[in-house]
Amino acid sequence: MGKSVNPDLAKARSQATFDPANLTNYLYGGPEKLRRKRYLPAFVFKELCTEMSLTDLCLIFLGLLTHVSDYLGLTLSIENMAAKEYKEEGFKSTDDMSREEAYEESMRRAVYTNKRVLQLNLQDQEEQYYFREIFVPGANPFALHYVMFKDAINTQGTEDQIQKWLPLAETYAVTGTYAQTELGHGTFLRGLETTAEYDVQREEFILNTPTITSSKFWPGALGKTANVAILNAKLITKGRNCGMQSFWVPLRHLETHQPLPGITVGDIGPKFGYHTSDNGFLQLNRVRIPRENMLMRYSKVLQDGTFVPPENDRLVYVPMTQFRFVVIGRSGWTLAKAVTVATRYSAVRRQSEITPGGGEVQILDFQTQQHKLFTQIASAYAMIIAAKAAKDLYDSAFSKMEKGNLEDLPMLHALTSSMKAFNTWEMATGVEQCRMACGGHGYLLASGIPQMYTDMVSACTYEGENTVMCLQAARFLNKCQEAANKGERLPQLTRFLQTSRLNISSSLDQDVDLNDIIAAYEFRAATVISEANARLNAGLAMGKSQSEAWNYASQLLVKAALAFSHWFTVRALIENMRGAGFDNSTETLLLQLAKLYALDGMLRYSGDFRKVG
Ligand SMILES: CC/C=C\C/C=C\C/C=C\C/C=C/C(=O)SCCNC(=O)CCNC(=O)[C@H](O)C(C)(C)COP(=O)(O)OP(=O)(O)OC[C@H]1O[C@@H](n2cnc3c(N)ncnc32)[C@H](O)[C@@H]1OP(=O)(O)O
Ligand SMILES: Cc1cc2nc3c(=O)[nH]c(=O)nc-3n(C[C@H](O)[C@H](O)[C@H](O)COP(=O)(O)OP(=O)(O)OC[C@H]3O[C@@H](n4cnc5c(N)ncnc54)[C@H](O)[C@@H]3O)c2cc1C
Repeated sequence: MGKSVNPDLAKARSQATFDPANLTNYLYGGPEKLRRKRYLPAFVFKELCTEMSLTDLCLIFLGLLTHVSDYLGLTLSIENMAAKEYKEEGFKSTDDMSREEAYEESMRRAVYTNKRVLQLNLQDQEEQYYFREIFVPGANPFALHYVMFKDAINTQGTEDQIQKWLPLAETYAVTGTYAQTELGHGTFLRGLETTAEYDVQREEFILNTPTITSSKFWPGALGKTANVAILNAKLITKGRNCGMQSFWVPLRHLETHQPLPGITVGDIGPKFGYHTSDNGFLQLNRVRIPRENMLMRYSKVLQDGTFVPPENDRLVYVPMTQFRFVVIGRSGWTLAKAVTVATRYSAVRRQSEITPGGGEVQILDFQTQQHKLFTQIASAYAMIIAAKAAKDLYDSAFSKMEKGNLEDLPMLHALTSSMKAFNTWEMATGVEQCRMACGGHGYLLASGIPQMYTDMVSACTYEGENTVMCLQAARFLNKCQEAANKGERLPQLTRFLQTSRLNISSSLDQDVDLNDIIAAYEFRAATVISEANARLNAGLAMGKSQSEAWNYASQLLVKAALAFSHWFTVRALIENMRGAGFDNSTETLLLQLAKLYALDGMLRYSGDFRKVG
């Protein structure tokens, strides 16, 4: 029996001027991917939530075979076992639980999904993510394992190390974390104090956190879950500091899960959000690991202690760059979830009258409510689509890097840094706007929005604090501006610094031309970047050192990075909406949404746009 839908919601949906399926297919990468995304949780929920005879299971299994047989290697006996095991315990909301209970419940669900992903032989990363998200909606205790731990092995390990360690991670023979941040340092990596001193006699590294501030602090899963870390430490060999390197460090006994000798590890305590992630601390008291435990894809330590440096010492940062891309995309989807909740609520919530005596209206009828929500719908689309555009750039650059061509690394770092800051800040303000648009009920945990905020707003801090990331991007943009000042050739992504002109044909009383919108954002970015460069040079002209002048110009440099990201987002949104092959009614609507996003941005940053005319 179909669920009964609220009549106001049904009416609102019936007024759509486009077919939602067109958009859903576009957002999820096509009908087949969408079908898989929907089929998996539905299948598992059906298996879990109803008493099923073996006949039922066979019918479903056969049903699956016609749809998704290309990847489901189901074996009914295992399915039955998983179903029974989980059904008896069932789902419990963590909202009313203590942190300990919530962690245990999330761990129970995560272990269940890990098992199911293996049983279903789900290879596709996206499908794994969709599947997990259904069962572990909050912070997943294995999050670091799924993302940074495995990415670090894949990108920093030699082929032999990947062969040896990745299967352990894929089968959960080990559970990992990525331990870099220390109590005293998160941003300034050159300030990390943990040491890895090479003992040439025994061909081992001696790992040590010599001070309280060198304690690893914050890594997810360190508190309870992980038994191995990819740990970043200052390599010292032959008496020389060779900078930050990555090491495979066993933390806990694989059977007893007790900390190994020399290891002090635990949970850092309650946080603003992310309650079911056990972020932890770690102290190492001269812990020995074999030389082979240093991840040696790019840099090496030979048996005699000789350090072989990497071709580029920034390659050790690749796992962070990779994860910033994950954050860029997830920010858009988080806002999409929050604005979906708020918009549906606004269709069914009747409050106050527009016409006295006319009866209470759906709050979606208030123009102020539409402004709150439609701008966030547009922002969610913009962020999701810009993340796809950035990922395309990343994939092409990364494939070059894998062949040893590192020319795009600076552009990639700048793009991921600025877009991670832009998207997470936009997501944070957008989710909060959605919560407030739901009045008191938005403040209930049951609305789902508070946890979306408290969990995801940490993305403004982790993986590179946003201001710092903007300044990183500004290094690249400023270099490009200096090159533009000298008439030199620029990277493709920043050639607009030399070509952007303000020749807007639209006038305010006509429907604005989309090309004019892109040109306006491009010109605004070029102007702000040029202004930041001018302020930096003014600082130098005042006799300041390069670093003092950089600090003197840093507020404008942050603005330059954000203006660059805003331009990249508007351009990606408009170009992808025009080129996506939608039917006329859908394309018309999406271009209207793109205009709303761009014009709202001009209003919010009207100072910049007025200043550049
Ligand atoms: C959405 C979430 C989904 C699921 C949840 C999943 C997981 C759970 C949640 C959280 C996990 C969080 C994990 C973490 O937070 S891991 C730790 C992250 N830490 C950081 O990001 C540290 C940030 N700091 C830095 O990256 C560096 O210290 C910084 C870049 C700020 C400074 O570097 P440095 O000290 O070397 O000085 P600079 O002179 O500024 O840079 C030198 C040079 O190197 C270039 N550079 C720097 N970084 C990179 C990079 N990543 N890639 C490429 N190039 C890089 C930089 O541009 C300079 O070059 P140049 O300008 O040519 O001189
Ligand atoms: C939920 C969560 C999960 C995390 N998970 C992990 C993990 O799994 N593994 C891991 O290794 N780490 C993890 N971290 C740590 C995270 O990476 C750091 O918190 C982050 O890198 C910021 O560093 P910090 O905390 O030292 O902040 P700081 O750098 O001390 O920032 C404080 C202020 O100083 C300013 N500042 C710092 N440097 C500069 C500069 N050069 N110019 C201008 N302003 C500056 C910043 O803008 C900010 O306003 C996590 C953090 C959180 C919150």
